[in-house]
Amino acid sequence: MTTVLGHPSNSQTQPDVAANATTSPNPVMVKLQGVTKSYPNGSLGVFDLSLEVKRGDFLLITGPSGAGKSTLLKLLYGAERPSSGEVIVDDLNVGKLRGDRLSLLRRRIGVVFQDYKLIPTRTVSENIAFVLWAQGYTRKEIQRRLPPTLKVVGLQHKANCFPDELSGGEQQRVSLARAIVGTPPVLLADEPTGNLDPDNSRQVLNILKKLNGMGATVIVTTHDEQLVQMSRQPVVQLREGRLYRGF
Ligand SMILES: Nc1ncnc2c1ncn2[C@@H]1O[C@H](COP(=O)(O)OP(=O)(O)OP(=O)(O)O)[C@@H](O)[C@H]1O
Repeated sequence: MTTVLGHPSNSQTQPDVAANATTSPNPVMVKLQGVTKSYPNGSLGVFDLSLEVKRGDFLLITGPSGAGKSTLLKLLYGAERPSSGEVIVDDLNVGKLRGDRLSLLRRRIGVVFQDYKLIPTRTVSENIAFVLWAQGYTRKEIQRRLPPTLKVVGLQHKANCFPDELSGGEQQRVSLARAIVGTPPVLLADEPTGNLDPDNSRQVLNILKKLNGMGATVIVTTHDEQLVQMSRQPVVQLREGRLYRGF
């Protein structure tokens, strides 16, 4: 099955965040063609999955536990390789990339995890800056990028706090900031509201939508029915590794 999603009008452009969003004339940002992933222990992650996501789209992927949502995202950022089929992101065949070429692709993909994965001994600013530092950005460029990124996630006033001084929602917003500070054209979020109450979930959703409005292609997995209802974005469902359009 191939699911081709429509292209919402994202005419607003804002500086900095998602500034890399339009570098290729190809309107398709993510394409999976007949992708199966089976793990060495025989578990099936996804099966014969085909999907296209256009540049600037916002897609929700829902489905029960074990349906293959995380596997799908891992295939997109190259943390897993397909057993068969092709995974194309931003015109690159992810399953075939190795070493530096895979690292370069990963710079073009921001990833947000349910459990935040922040460095506990670093401040908010340092957690965000670390990504840029690891990618070889100059100190000046890091300092240029931090304030607008903190602003997008509403955490200017928490820049010098440590993760354990923040609420769960704030920690998730730091992890969002870290994912977007390098202005990736693709943003993947794996259950970003899984540990959050409805208010914080709404805030995270609004930030994701804002980034999408700035041009980023956003793919979010979620169990959260309320989030799906609130988002008013296209939804596909995974069940037992297979993809279904909507519910
Ligand atoms: N590293 C792995 N080794 C073996 N099997 C795995 C591995 N990762 C995932 N699986 C299996 O692949 C299937 C899909 O798992 P996946 O984590 O993608 O589902 P999910 O929809 O993200 O679930 P959840 O919502 O609980 O996080 C499951 O049967 C799972 O047990």
